[in-house]
Amino acid sequence: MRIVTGEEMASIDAITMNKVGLPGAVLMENAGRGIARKLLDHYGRKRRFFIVIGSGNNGGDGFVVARVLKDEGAEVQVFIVPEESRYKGDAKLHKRVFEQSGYRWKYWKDIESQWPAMLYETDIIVDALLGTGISGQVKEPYASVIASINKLKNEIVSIDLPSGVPAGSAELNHEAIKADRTLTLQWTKVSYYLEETKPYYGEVDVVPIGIPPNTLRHLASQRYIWGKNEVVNSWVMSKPNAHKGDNGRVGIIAGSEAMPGAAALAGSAAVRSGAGFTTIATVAQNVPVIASHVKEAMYTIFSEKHGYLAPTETELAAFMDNKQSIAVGPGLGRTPALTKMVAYLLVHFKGVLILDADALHCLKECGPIVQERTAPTVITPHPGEMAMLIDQSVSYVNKNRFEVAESYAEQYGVYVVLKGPNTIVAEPSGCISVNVTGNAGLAKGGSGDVLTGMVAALVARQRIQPALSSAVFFHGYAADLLAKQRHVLATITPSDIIEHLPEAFSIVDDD
Ligand SMILES: NC(=O)C1=CN([C@@H]2O[C@H](COP(=O)(O)OP(=O)(O)OC[C@H]3O[C@@H](n4cnc5c(N)ncnc54)[C@H](OP(=O)(O)O)[C@@H]3O)[C@@H](O)[C@H]2O)[C@@H](O)CC1
Ligand SMILES: Nc1ncnc2c1ncn2[C@@H]1O[C@H](COP(=O)(O)OP(=O)(O)O)[C@@H](O)[C@H]1O
Ligand SMILES: [K+]
Repeated sequence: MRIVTGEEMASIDAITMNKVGLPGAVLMENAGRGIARKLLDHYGRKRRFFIVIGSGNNGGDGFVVARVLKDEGAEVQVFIVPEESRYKGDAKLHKRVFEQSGYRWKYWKDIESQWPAMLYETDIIVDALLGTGISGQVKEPYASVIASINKLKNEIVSIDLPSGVPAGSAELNHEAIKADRTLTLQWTKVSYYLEETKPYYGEVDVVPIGIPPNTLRHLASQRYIWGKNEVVNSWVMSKPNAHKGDNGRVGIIAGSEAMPGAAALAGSAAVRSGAGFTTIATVAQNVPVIASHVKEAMYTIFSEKHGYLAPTETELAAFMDNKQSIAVGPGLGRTPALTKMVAYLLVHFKGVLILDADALHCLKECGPIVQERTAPTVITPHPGEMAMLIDQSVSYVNKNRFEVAESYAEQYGVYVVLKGPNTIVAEPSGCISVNVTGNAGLAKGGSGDVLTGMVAALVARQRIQPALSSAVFFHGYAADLLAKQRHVLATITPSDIIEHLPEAFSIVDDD
């Protein structure tokens, strides 16, 4: 499933009309019919529908929805916001079809003052005011109409996207509809995955409108959702006669004297995610503690300074030997020795190198070596770490997640796993996948360490992009399974996530 901006959607609409030959009015009929079907399935015919219609094609969809609902016997009232003369193109055509079917509309401005009194609590408001075509701040009279609708307690269903919300960005400093449900057309829009605009959408359902999938080849961008189907279809099963060497040799460099837990979580997650051999490199005094939690791992003791790792080049070279992947960072602390270690690994390690947590802070100094590295490099920043890497604020990162992840991946030739709700995986090629699993139960120290261990295990034996996206999927999916059992998200711990990985992984049953 693709994720598009308003401009991309308009260009695909135009290609469908002009090159494929499917008229816009047919797309609008498909859109309106699909939405009316969903409304009837969800709310039934007994509820009253109040449809509020704007001047563009989103309003045109509204006329089709109104006609189909009326044809089906539902009680529907239709209010238009602009002067009648403003309608043009497909919206004008469908307004005429609505009227010639014997149905009537009223001007919003004529009923504005009586509007709240006309509604029962059970009535549904359908928002067909503005769609992907808005530009700039919402102007009057739309701003006032949106404000009045938002004051009501009724259920609001938006067509395509909540009116006023931009499709491709989180730039929102004006009034926008706060929908309970959005029936989005054909593909989800970028703003649904951004922290600031997502809450406006409510629950989202996709309504196909008949655009042929091969029109997508005209889009330069490659953004898509990595869901259950993608995980299952890309998964490479272990061979029945596999030996442990086939399942990947994974190295985890983690844990300082004060933070042994990070190494235990990452190591344990790697083992549970199917790594054939997991070796944890840490300070000597941590080994008994960590080993009591991760019995299956092997241990390498690195030299240390004041309780922080400070390995020699010889120790690093020996550790790298034979490994398909190495993750470095969890619980290490920011020391000059860490920067040296990261620089050494970037230059000499030929497998997949995963940089997380404290190791990310070395990247600013190591930028040129990262660019020169030919083996794959993965970075797993949360928004704060990403902000540090690009010298921007966290709010900038959250508003521009797609652009930030994509441009860093392209500039440095790395795979960026930008964490947070709807974690993004950006490839050096510019291709982006978005995760839809996970919940606030993951917002706890240690969840990131678990993900790092999972990533290290999966990249050691699967192709890199599916491995990253699927690791993120399973991490969130385990949290979702737990949320269903526990209901209280606050009680979910990173250790619980590790315990629930077998249940999460069962969707790619090896039998
Ligand atoms: N055939 C197709 O293409 C299909 C498109 N489809 C549907 O069309 C939608 C996109 O349609 P669109 O491009 O007409 O834009 P849309 O959002 O309805 O309204 C734009 C109008 O709003 C106004 N306006 C603009 N900015 C404003 C502002 N800041 N503040 C206030 N008003 C503002 C401006 O009107 P004006 O002021 O010029 O009268 C402008 O003309 C899309 O979301 C989907 O629902 C589907 O039916 C499938 C087939
Ligand atoms: N509200 C949320 N919804 C979904 N996933 C979340 C949420 N909050 C945190 N996460 C996930 O939890 C993990 C937290 O990682 P991170 O911030 O690095 O934590 P830490 O380093 O403390 O272990 C990330 O994978 C992130 O995507
Ligand atoms: K809308």
